[in-house]
Amino acid sequence: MKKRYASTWESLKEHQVPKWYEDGKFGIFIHWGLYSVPAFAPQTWELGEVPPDETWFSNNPYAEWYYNSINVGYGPSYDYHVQKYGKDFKYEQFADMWKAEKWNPAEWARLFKKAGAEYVVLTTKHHDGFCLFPSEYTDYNAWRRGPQRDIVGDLTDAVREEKLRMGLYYSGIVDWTFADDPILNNEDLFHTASPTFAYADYAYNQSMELIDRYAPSVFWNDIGWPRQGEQNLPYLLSHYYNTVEDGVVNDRFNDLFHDFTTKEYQSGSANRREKWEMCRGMGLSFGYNAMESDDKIISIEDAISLLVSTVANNGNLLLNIGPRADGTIPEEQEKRLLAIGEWLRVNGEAIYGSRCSSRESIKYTDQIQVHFTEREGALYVLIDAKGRSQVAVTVPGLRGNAIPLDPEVDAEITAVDGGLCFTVKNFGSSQNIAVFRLN
Ligand SMILES: CC(=O)NC[C@H]1N[C@@H](C)[C@@H](O)[C@@H](O)[C@@H]1O
Repeated sequence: MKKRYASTWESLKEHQVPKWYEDGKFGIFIHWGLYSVPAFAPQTWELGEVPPDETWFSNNPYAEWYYNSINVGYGPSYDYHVQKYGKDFKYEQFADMWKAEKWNPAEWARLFKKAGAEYVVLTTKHHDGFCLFPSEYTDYNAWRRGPQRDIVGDLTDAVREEKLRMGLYYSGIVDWTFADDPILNNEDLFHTASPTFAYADYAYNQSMELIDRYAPSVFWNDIGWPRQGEQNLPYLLSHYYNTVEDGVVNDRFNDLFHDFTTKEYQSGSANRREKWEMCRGMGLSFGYNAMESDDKIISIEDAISLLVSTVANNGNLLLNIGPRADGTIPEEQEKRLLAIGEWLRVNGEAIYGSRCSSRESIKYTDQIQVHFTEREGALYVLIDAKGRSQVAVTVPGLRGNAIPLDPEVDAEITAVDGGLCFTVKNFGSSQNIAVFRLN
C-alpha cells in the first residue's frame, strides 16, 4: 500500500532515504545553460577555501555565475565580457546564441551509463532564471529561445531509457530575473534573494511544474527556499513524495527538512551517521569554463579517490560535468567519466549497495589511506595509494583471507600481530586504488 504524506513536518519526517539512493553511490551533476555560451571564469579557489566575501564574488570561479560576475562591474569576467562582447552586450542576448546544435541526449545518457553513474541531476533553472523546460510561468526558457527544445524532458527520457534515475536541480531562492543587485558577499546574496511573495509563488509553481511533468527521483534545491514560501514547503514536499514515492530531497531548504545533507567542494561537513552527498565540478566551476584544460581539472586518480572516501564515509558523490553550449561534452571530462566507469566495472562490488563499515577510514600518510565498506556480510578493504606504484600497509584487527577484486592487482597479504599486512606490488588497472574482499 503506497504511503500518503500529509502536508505536515511530522508526516514528512517519516520519509526514509530510499534504497536506490543509499545503493547508488555515484551521480552525474550537469550545469548547462546560457552561461555555457561565454564559458568563462577565472581559476581561483574551491568553494570554502576562502571566505564568501568581495574577493570571492568578484573573482568567482563558477562560470555559471557569469551574470553576477559581469553585473558587479569589475574583475576578470567583467573585463573578459567587455573585451569579447562589448560593454553594452546584455546577458539575455546569450539566449539567442545558445543553440545546442550538436546535442544528442541519448549519447549523453549512454556515457553516464558507461561512467557507472546510477543517477543524473540536471539544472532546470539556475540563478540566472533561464529555464531549460517549457515553463508556463516564463517565456525565458529553452523551448521559446535558443535550443527551442524541452532540454529537461529530452534528457529525462534518454536517462530513463538507460535505466538511470533522473534528478532535477532548481535554484529556489535566487533568481536574477526577479532581483539582480550585484552580489559581493553573502549578505548581498541573501538580501537580494527572493524579494517578494510573488517570487515565492513563482518558485513554488515552477517546482510543482517540475514534479508533475517529470517526476524526478531527486529534487535538488539550491542555496535556499524563499522565506515568504516556507509555509508552502510541507505541501510541496508531501506532494513530491506522494508523486514520487522513492524521491529524495537535499538539505538546502533553509535547514527545515532533508533526506540527505550536502557538501560542495570544501564547503559543508559530513558525518557517517547520516546520508550525505558530495558535489563538485571537475575543475573549480560547475558551468563549462573553456579556460579549464585537462591539466587544470581533477585527475582520474583523485576523482576515484574522492568517490571511494565519500562512499566509505556514508556519502554519495555527485560529480559535475559542464557541457559546451553546442551540446558536446569536453573530451577531458568524458575521459574522467569513462575511467571512473572502468574502475567501477572492476571494483564496483565494494561500492554499489555497500554500507558504511563500523571501521573508520585510516590515514597513514597524505598519500596512503585505507577505507572500508561492507556488503552482504563481506568486508571490503580499499587501499588508496595515489601516486605510488607499490605500497605495504598493515591494517590492525583484520584476519582471514583477502582477495583483490581486480585480477591484475599483484598483492601479498600476510598475517602480522593482530592484523593483516597488504603488500601491493602492482595496482593493475585500478588507478592506485586496490580493493580487497575479506572473507
Ligand atoms: C553551498 C551553496 O549554496 N552553493 C550554491 C552553488 N551550488 C552549486 C552546485 C552551483 O550550482 C553554484 O552555481 C551555486 O551557487
